[in-house]
Amino acid sequence: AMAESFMKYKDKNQAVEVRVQDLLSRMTLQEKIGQMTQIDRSVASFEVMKNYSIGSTLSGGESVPFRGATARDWINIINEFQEGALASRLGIPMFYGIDAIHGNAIVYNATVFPHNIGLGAARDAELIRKIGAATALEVRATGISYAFAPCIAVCRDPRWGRCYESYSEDPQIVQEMTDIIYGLQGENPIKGIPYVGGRDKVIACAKHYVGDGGTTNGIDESNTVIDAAGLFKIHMPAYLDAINKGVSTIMVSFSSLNGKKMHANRDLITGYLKNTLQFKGIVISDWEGLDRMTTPNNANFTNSVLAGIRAGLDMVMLPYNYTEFMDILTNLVKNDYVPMERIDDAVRRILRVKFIMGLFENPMADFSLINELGSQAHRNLAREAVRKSLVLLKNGKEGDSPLLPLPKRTSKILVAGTHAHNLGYQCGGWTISWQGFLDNNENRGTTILNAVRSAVHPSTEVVYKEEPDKEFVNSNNFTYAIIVAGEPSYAEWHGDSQTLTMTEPGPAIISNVCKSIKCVVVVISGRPIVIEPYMDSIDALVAAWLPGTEGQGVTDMLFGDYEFTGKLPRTWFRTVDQLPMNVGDLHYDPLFPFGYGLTTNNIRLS
Ligand SMILES: O=[N+]([O-])c1ccc(O[C@@H]2O[C@@H](CO)[C@H](O)[C@H](S[C@@H]3O[C@H](CO)[C@@H](O)[C@H](O)[C@H]3O)[C@@H]2O)cc1
Repeated sequence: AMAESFMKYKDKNQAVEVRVQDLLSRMTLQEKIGQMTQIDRSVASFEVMKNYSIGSTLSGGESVPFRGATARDWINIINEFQEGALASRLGIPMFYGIDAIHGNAIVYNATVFPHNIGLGAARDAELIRKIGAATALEVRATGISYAFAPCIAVCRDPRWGRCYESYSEDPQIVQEMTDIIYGLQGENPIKGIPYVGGRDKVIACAKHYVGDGGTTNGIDESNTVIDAAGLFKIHMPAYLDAINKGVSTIMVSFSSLNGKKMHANRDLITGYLKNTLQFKGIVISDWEGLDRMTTPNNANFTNSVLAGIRAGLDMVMLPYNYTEFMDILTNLVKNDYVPMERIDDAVRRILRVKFIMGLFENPMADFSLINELGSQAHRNLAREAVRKSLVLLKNGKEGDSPLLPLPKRTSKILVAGTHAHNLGYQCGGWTISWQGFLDNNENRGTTILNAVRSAVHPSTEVVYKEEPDKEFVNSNNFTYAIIVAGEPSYAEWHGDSQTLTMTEPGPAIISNVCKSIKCVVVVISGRPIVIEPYMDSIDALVAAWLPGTEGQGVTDMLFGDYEFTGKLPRTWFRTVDQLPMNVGDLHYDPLFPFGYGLTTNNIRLS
């Protein structure tokens, strides 16, 4: 008992800062650097965690233990790593991170919510808090306690492959959507101080600091050229909200700001974030963020480590070369290139979050939350989010009566298009795996076709033909057609596009069908895409973004069970050569402006 009480850091009745200081004072340099190290699960093990006192492990976008791993599988694997951490000399528990950016979507059978662009169209802070809370439960259901979310990028050019991870081109909408942090972490009792409220809440991560959404021509990981006024008006505001709401970690961007790599930007990381804004949580690098400081990657790792740590990085998402990192940083400290107080600042922040979240008291995951994964309650919430995310852009040609809401009871209807029956496409990237998945048996969910089948009256015949030609359309007397088209799934630079065209043969399908019968086109995309050439032949047009597993949210709107409320969170361009073009620009000639949205009787929502 004496030994226990003497070790203040183990006493949960001690103040957090007392526990932090007590534990820090006991740590060797190697243990401190171990805490600053985050490794991918593929290189983690009981032994590695024990021997190196590793601070954190993660799943990168590709890193699932095996296809179809269940919540129990995840828990058993992660608990093994935790046992290793607890077996280290000081027994400092680790936390495990994953990209739960639209639900815990890399995990099989998780509820997949609409991607951020759809939530930006919904503009509903209460809804997004609930989504955060549901996501926290589905993350904890798998034994994970850290979500690399929310991305608070302000995407200023839809040619960026990560534009769907951004709530809006308007910084104010992004600021409002930081309320998801209250759902993920719980509401912080003291404004501006990091907080994680217990075992059904997770550490959140505001990312990617700063200006990730402003790169030239939307090229991923490249350079954002902007003056201080523009930076603080567009890309910085949501970080102040996130810090105020208690976000516990901030991830630094791969991109550069006016030619300087953000991972080496001491003025903005230490000077502004830590000293001016008094951020008290963890600044974490992005994946191989140090390696990617140089061209080619890892060209001068020692220098990258020196630049990153001196800039103010507290934890490094290596994720593989941890011994190289630890050796280099140890030598940099021993040779006075990196002062010990920089190391202590980093470790203090890491320990602070671990004590605040109760990790020392509850390091092991249990099976109590496994039924939260993909629960019906969460799927209902996701379906509501889909409904609120849809934006009605056209309903009836000039002089025609509105086409929507569609009648559920009629003789025969056509469902067509590349995206009508493809769960992978409707979930988008960061689902099951990094780039998303392609067909319908990789996860549990409802495609739009299946949603139509369950929405219509039993007497209505639903005919599905992915790519109907004119003869097919004219040889059936369909009352109307639902065409679902858009983009393939993508993530990061794989989604960078200079053309933003609809996946073939979407345009041909629209032409074959809409020139013969009444058609509503539902666009599944991570951003606005080229649509103007088809506008004249389309009767009704709905932007559905990347709705996720609950496709019934789309049919709820098409058949009029609910009224449209969604509004464009970003400008819908006419042609790509107008880009970048954002609300407020001097030259602003969009097909549909920022904020545009109709109700079914063609009343404008804003
Ligand atoms: O095939 N290759 O050789 C290869 C190489 C590099 C890759 O790069 C890697 O691919 C992804 C999947 O492994 C990783 O997740 C990251 S992305 C980064 O990861 C964080 C954690 O997942 C997220 O929170 C951030 O928001 C995101 O910017 C990296 O870009 C992928 C494949």
